[in-house]
Amino acid sequence: MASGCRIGPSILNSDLAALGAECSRMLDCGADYLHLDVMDGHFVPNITFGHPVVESLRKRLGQEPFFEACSSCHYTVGLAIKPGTTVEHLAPWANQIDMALVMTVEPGFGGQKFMEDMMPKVQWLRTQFPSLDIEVDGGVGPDTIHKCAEAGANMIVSGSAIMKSADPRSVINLLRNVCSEAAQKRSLDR
Ligand SMILES: O=C(CO)[C@@H](O)[C@H](O)COP(=O)(O)O
Ligand SMILES: [Fe+2]
Repeated sequence: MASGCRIGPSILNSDLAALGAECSRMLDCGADYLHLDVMDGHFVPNITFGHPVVESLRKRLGQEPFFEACSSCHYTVGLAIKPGTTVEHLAPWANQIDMALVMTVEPGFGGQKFMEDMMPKVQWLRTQFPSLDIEVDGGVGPDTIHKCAEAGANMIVSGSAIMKSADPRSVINLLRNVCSEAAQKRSLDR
């Protein structure tokens, strides 16, 4: 099985004027890693922040928090597919990467509707590559986590559902529990 269920809050919809504090708040609430959406206005229709901001966050938060996907290696490679890209495009690389990210919205903005029709991609990847870390990103929260978990995702990016909650810790715990239960069930079924 992939390396455990992990929750990475997306800070895209946080108070960007207080980004350092927002990241610390998420880590204090039990985030396993932080999902930082670097957007340059070319590949996606939005501009967020670039390497200098990520570097500043690293300085502020220290070496411990993961900004990437993998906890066991210094350099990690993830491949992401947008909704319009078929999973077959990613498949040839799946044995060489640390993580596959299946976007469940068109990348660009937080707060969009979860695309359930992306779940067959996750299912297919999980069946073909049982030990691959598979991440989902976009519209994932308490209402949609079951679909992601059942399909086989083990890395969960969640933005507004966590950021806008009065109790982010509970949301993070709920997402992790649902994901872990589904992973446990899968391993028993094998
Ligand atoms: O990459 C993106 C959007 O392009 C995401 O990381 C979103 O920022 C997640 O936010 P929610 O959809 O969970 O609100
Ligand atoms: Fe993202």
